[in-house]
Parts: sequence; C-alpha cells; structure tokens
Amino acid sequence: MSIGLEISGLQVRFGAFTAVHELNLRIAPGESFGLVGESGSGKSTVLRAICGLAPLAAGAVKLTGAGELPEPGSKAFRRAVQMVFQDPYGSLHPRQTVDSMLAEALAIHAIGEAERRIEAVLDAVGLGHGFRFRYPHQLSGGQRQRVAIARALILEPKVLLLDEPTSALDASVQAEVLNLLERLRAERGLTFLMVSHDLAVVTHLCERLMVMRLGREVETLAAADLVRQQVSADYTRDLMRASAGFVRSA
Ligand SMILES: Nc1ncnc2c1ncn2[C@@H]1O[C@H](COP(=O)(O)OP(=O)(O)OP(=O)(O)O)[C@@H](O)[C@H]1O
Repeated sequence: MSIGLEISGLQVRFGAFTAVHELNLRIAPGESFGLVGESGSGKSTVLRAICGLAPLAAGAVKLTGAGELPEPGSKAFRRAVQMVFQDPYGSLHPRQTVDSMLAEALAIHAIGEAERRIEAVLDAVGLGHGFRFRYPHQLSGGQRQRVAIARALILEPKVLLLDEPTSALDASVQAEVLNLLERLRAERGLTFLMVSHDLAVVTHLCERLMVMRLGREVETLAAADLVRQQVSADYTRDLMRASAGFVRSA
C-alpha cells in the first residue's frame, strides 16, 4: 500500500540564516511531486530535512496513509524514505563493488536473503548480474545512477526523495533513467518527491509541483498547468523563460 508525506510549518536554519521558511506540503500516497526553483532556493534542504540530514528549527514531517506508519527519526522511517542523489559518482563509494554496496544497505537494516534481493534489484533497474562485482569507475554515468536507485530500492521503500536524479546525465540516458523511475513508481506504488532545476524533467515525471524562492513557496500547481502556461506568479513565468527549451517565448 502506498504512503504519503506531509510537511507542516517546516523551518530550517543554518546559524542566523533561514534556508526554509514555514513550508507546508502534502503529497498523496502514490503521488509524484516536484520542487523547482533557482539555485539556493532551498529545494535540497527540504529533502535533507525530511530524511533527518538537516535540522528542523520548527515544524514537522510525517508519513500519511492507512495502517501503522513509521515515525520520523526511527529506523523504520529511514528504511521507508530513501534518498537518491544527483551525482552517483559522489554518492557511491569508489572502493566498494555494486554487490558490497547493496549488501551493506541490507546489513544496516538487518534484512536477510541478500543473494536473492541483490539479483532481483539489479534486474529491476535493468542491470544484468554481470554488473554485480563492478566498481563505480567501471560503470557509465547512467549505470551508476541505476546502482544508486537499486541501493535505495533494495530496502523496499515507500517514498523516494530524488535530488536532481538525472541532471548529471546526457539527454538520451536521462530519458532512460526517467522512464525507469516512472516504471518503478507504477509497479511498486512509490511516492516521489523530486527536486530538479529542469522544468521539462519535472513536468514529465511529476503530477504536481511547488515553485520555491528564497526558502518559501511561490505557488503549487499541476504539472499540466505549467505545460499549458497557466501559472499565477510572475516568478514562475521567469523560471519558465529561464528553463531552456521549455517555452520558446513567453
Ligand atoms: N549545511 C549548510 N550550512 C549552511 N548553509 C547551507 C547549508 N546547506 C544549505 N545551505 C544554504 O541554504 C540555501 C539553500 O540551499 P539548497 O541546497 O537547499 O538550495 P537548492 O535550491 O537545492 O539549490 P541547488 O539547486 O543549487 O542545489 C543556500 O543559500 C545554501 O547556501
């Protein structure tokens, strides 16, 4: 069963600087939601705050849906909510094989049947078993991102936090990884919260999105409305103009 995510009054401070101001966000179970905005607007900080990597100065994060739901800060929450980073070269350990990275993720969460799960997850992300004993430098950028997705997926999460998951990739590889993510979401009933500076990527993968600026919400709208250029805020129009190829003239 899918699980949703709710953020209320989220505030994140780094010393005297407030990176995120009282942000509210509700993502339905199984929904794919995007966060867009210029560099420094606080998008990555929101993802990091959700999974406990950035401190909450105020506000709350909770999972929503039927049944018993893991509490933020618990081991079950850290398993249910997985993050995939932009730069798979930076996020994969250079001296660890794909096999040992995946086995380590299972060991941390005391999940058994490593052999079966590792083979199954490599199949799921479209990498054959031949990739199992390779090191990151023996993989292409797209293959590395598939490994990063596999490492998140092997824990059978409910929510994926995707931080610019395809921006380090060539356009054709980017499309393959986006299609993979879309298929995995449909097959597994995953909920996505994706950060991207690329409006074409966000509108391809997400149903709704929030435009952020200087740590605040500018507006939240359906991806289809952004494509139809039905937006309310001037800032969103500026962002559309700045996103190469998204609108030719506005
Ligand atoms: N650990 C930190 N310590 C101090 N300031 C930070 C820290 N992390 C982020 N910031 C600041 O918080 C603000 C928001 O950063 P964040 O990375 O969330 O923006 P972003 O919208 O994801 O940008 P980009 O698209 O460039 O990744 C920036 O001004 C950044 O310098």
